[in-house]
Amino acid sequence: MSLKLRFMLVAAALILGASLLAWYSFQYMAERIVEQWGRRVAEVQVQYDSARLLQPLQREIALAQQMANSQVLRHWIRDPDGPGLEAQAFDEMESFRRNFRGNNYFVALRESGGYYHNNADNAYGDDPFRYTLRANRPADAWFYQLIEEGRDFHLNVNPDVELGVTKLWVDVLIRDESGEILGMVGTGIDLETILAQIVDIDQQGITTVFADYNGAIQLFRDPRFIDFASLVKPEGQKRTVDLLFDLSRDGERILERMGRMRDHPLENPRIYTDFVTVDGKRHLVGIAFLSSIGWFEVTLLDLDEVMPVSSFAPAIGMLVAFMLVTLLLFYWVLRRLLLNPMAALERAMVGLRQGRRDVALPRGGGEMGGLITHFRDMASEVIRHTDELEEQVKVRTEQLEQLARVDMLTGLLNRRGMTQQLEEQAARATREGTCFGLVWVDLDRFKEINDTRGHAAGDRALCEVAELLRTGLRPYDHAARWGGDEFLVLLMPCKRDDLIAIASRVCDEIADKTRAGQGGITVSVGASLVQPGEDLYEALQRADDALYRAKESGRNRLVVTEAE
Ligand SMILES: Nc1nc2c(ncn2[C@@H]2O[C@H](COP(=O)(O)OP(=O)(O)OP(=O)(O)O)[C@@H](O)[C@H]2O)c(=O)[nH]1
Repeated sequence: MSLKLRFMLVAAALILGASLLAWYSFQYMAERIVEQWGRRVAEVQVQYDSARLLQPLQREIALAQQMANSQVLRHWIRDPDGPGLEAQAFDEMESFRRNFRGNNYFVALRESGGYYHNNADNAYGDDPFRYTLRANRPADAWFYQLIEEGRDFHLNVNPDVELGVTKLWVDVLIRDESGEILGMVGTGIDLETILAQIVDIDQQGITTVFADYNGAIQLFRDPRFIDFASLVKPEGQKRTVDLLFDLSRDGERILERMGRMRDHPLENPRIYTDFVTVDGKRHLVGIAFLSSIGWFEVTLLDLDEVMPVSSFAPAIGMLVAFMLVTLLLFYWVLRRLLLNPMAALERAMVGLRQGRRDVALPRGGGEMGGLITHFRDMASEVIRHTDELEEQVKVRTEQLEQLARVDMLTGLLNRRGMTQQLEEQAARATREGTCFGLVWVDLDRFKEINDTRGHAAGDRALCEVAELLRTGLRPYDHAARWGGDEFLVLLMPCKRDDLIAIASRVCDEIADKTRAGQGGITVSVGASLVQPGEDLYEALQRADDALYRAKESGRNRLVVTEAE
């Protein structure tokens, strides 16, 4: 695998690893940020949601309390048949009705059970008496329960069976100066209006819930969850806020915390936040106990909606893009400074190995530049050595070729060298139309020299003859030891007279100079003149035949033959 490809793979792995790391770090940080900010948002949202209900309600409660403290009403309740008292009381009720937000009121009397009510349409202005409450009637249980509990103020979401309306009722007890409960007054706010204006407002990802002091749901956008007439329901049958959570442990924890907030308001933070699971999604719940109305405000924040982690995606996208650009830049720099010079260096090495001398090398600085410079020096050194080596090989080859053509003992051409000369000169003679001479020289009874004087003496005799041939010939003639005690002389160019003269001289000189009479050497010589274009080997044979005849006719003599 090439370095470039490996680097690409490593870079890709790095990008992937870094991206994953960045993604998980981002997820972790985003969740921490969402959690911290979510808690702040939940606290603010709880205050906001609480204020939305408290603002209109507190006015209604204050009005209802004023109405409960009305002396006119008290007089009438104490003396229902007192002259003019009922009319005054009805006027008083009417004036409060006009001030209440829902333009309605109710007055319920403990002693008579009389229930008085007029609505926004003023349907019962003339006679507000509606019906008589009865302690054994389930629909009236709320009244008797509140009286029994003796709570001066209570909010109650309850359908009024007699009136056929479901309202959020503000109930305030009427007491006389001694504290004895005379009855109850209050007003009702239409549930649908309050849900639409306060609870089910269009806040994406935010759910507002109001629960009473037991945790029973009183206001919620889905009326099926509302625990109507919660007051008179036994414990365990109430629809409490834990119904909203997926996990029972969330519900238990939240209800337990709500109880502590209610019972020990000073020991607990005013707003409690926690994480719960609702509809399979992680939500942040914020809870406040609204001591002025004895209710809890519960706000649920769907974190994926309110603070979606995906909103951080552009940031992570930019981070990843930045990393990619950095890595690409790094790759580009690395390619320019390292990979490209290395590739060029590799090409140069391959070129050098293939014997090219014109290898182009890049320029560069730093370590890479140093490496290239060293390689350039090394390359020229290698080229120089190669040239030297090639020169040496050439010389040695020539020497070897020379040696291959020379007889080791005598230093004359050997048979191979002479064959080459013969062929070259024969061709030349043919070309130039000149004759040349061939002279065979064979030592007479050489075997005897070997046998009687030893092989070394034989060698010396051969060398002696060779030396005489070398010195006795013209510079442009060639002598060779053809094999054993047989020599061949090539006379080039040559005429018949020259042939006879030189061959005779060779024959005589050898006999003279080796003192043939005193154990010296004689030679038999066969010579032949070769005509231009004549077959070389036939000419050689002819000369050899002449030598044979010289041997036959007594040795130590010259026989010359002519071409027929
Ligand atoms: N010392 C020596 N002897 C050699 C060499 N090469 C061949 N001989 C011997 O040379 C002799 C050649 O003998 P021949 O040519 O057969 O015969 P001759 O004794 O020369 O007799 P004629 O040629 O008939 O006169 C042989 O005994 C070879 O062993 C060599 O390099 N050195």
